[in-house]
Order: sequence, then C-alpha cells, then structure tokens
Amino acid sequence: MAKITLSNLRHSYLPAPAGPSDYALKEIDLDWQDGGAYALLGPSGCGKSTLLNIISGLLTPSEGRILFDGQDVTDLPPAQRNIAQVFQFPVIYDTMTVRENLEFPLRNRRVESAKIAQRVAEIATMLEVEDMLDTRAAHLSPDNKQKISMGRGLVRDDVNVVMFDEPLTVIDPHLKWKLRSKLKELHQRVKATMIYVTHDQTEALTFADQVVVMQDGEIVQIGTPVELFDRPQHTFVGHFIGSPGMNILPATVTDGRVTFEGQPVAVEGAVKGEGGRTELGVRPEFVSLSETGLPARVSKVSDVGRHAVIEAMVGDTPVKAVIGHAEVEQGAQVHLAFRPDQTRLYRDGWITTEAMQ
Ligand SMILES: Nc1ncnc2c1ncn2[C@@H]1O[C@H](COP(=O)(O)OP(=O)(O)OP(=O)(O)O)[C@@H](O)[C@H]1O
Repeated sequence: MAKITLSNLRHSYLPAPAGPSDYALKEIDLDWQDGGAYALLGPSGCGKSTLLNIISGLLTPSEGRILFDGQDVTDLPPAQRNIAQVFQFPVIYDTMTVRENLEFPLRNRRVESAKIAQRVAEIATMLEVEDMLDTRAAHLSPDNKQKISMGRGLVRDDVNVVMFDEPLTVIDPHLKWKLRSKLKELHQRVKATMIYVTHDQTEALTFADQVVVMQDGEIVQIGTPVELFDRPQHTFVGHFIGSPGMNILPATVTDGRVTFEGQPVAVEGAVKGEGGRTELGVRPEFVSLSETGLPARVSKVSDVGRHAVIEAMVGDTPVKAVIGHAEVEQGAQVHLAFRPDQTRLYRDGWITTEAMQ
C-alpha cells in the first residue's frame, strides 16, 4: 500500500481553458495516507470521477503531479500503477465459478498456488461467500455478483490503493446497510489504502475515517464524519451533510454583533474579517422551541419516526428544527432559540467565527 500525493492538480477537458469555470478540477493538493479509509463525497458533476481517473491513470491531468510513496507516476499508464478498482456494476466472468473469479487477479500476477488458495479463502470468509465458491457466477444475484466484484478488488495484497466507484449502486436498498458496514469491517481487516467515491453521505460517513468533500471541482473540507457534522468549514458542507442539512440563514454583522431578520443572535465566538455575504449556520438539531427568542410561525411539521422536523418562518426566512413529537402544530406562533456554541457565522461561504474554547 502507498501514500498517494496529489500536488497542484488541475484538469480541464477544454484544449485552451480561459478561466476557473473551464476547469473540472480547480486546484487539488492532497495526501491520502497509507492504509487510510477515505471517502470522496460530492454531488453529481463535482469532479469525483475526473479525480479518480487521474489517480488510476485513465486521464492525464492538465497540470500537476501524482506521487505514490514519493515516486512520480503522472506519466505511468494504468497497468503500471498497481491499483485495484471496484466499479458501479459488477465486473466478473459469468462463465467462471466464484472461486475462479476471485483467483483471477492473483493468477494473472503469477502468484503461487498455495498463496492463492489461502488468500481466496480469507476473502471468501470476510465476504461470507464460502458456500458459493463453486457456483458459476452467472447464477448469482446482482448483489452477490457485486460482492464478488469487491472480493476481486480486495484479493491482492500488493496494490497501492483500492478504489470503489459508487459500488452500492446495484445493491438492493435493504441490503445496502449490510454491505456498507461490511466494507468498513473489511478495511479494518485488510488495512489497505481505500478511496470510496460516492454522492451518498450515509455511505461516505459509514465507511470513511476521513471524508473529502468536493464541490464544483474543489475540495471544500477534509475531516472525520464528526468534524463535518460539528463544524462545517463551508456552508456547502453544512447543507450537504446532515438530514435535514444545516440552516443557512442571511445575516447582518454590525460591530461584531450578528442579527438575523432584525433580531440579535449569539454566535459561538468572535467574528473575524469584514464585508462579503454573511450567513448564519445552525443545524436543526440545535434549534429549539423556547419561551423567548426569535418569534416564528410554524409552516410545516413532519413526523420522522423518533422525532419531528418542523419548519418555522422567522420573518420571510424558513428555519428547520428537530423537536420531540407533538410539541407543536402547523400554524402555531412559537419562539426559536439557537444554541450559541453551535451557531456559526460564514462569510462568502467560509466559516468566520472562532470556535468556542
Ligand atoms: N469526457 C469529458 N469531456 C468533457 N467534460 C467532461 C468529461 N467528463 C466529465 N466532464 C465534466 O467535468 C465535470 C466533472 O465531471 P465528473 O464526471 O468528474 O463529476 P462526478 O462528480 O464524477 O459526477 P458523477 O457522479 O455524475 O459521475 C462536469 O462538469 C462534467 O460535465
């Protein structure tokens, strides 16, 4: 396994890019540590596949270098990069048995028979497919085919990185959670550097120790799932992660004091900088109903199992709050309180409050 360094990477699909908007990847500097479990998370079109293809060598970046353990591989073709990839759709040979499919990447590398048998047995146990080893792959369900496809990606222990590109796309929804946690467990056992590409926050947060969040060709934050939830560095991360996402509310700052819809709001710490577009960020989990606070009218109540999500209008701005059952009805006049240590200020999208000590 290897540490992977992306240095000053930029990529445009246009022959003569003029400005930043012509770049599918704007400026990427990033180290993927040896043995780490990473997710690359972002909406469709943000540049995930472009970045993955640059790492695997299918695409040469317009600018910048890729290093594996300090060695420049930018000009190496995919076959010489020693990478295993698992794609959205299963890549297996239908005419072979499950065992032969798992053996294939090792036979291709002329690994000795005893080692192949041992490795295939290990992977089959981890994936819980021992009882299918002699079944012809054509007879497997789509879920099991994808499991075997993952097994083929994991069976070699000499690859630099294993990359998963939206691997749960074909998996039945009720089996997704099972495979999600299985993959996490596999990482803990195999200890390979793994990069998991997805637009699904649940998949990213379940699998990864570090999540790399991308938007519009840029990395907006790298952090643990808890860090991304607790203190989003950018409004995009706040909004994209969480269900529902963070409330991002227009705010005014005068002499370091913050107001929202004409009312003062306490934020987590001192406000830095000045000018630009200022917004408050507070997660619905930290908005509560209170005796005093921002006057609001409840416009929507959705019961979502263990709690309810309400939307309440403060002036012209909707604010979401997670509250207990039946605390309030649609149309009710209420007051909202934001928990100050969980209320952040953003300037032009980026966090601008100092964290509370
Ligand atoms: N071969 C190509 N030629 C021109 N533009 C491309 C090409 N491939 C991707 N793009 C553009 O580059 C940007 C990033 O696309 P990319 O496929 O990397 O995003 P993504 O995050 O992987 O999206 P998805 O999840 O939909 O695959 C998009 O604006 C896309 O339209």
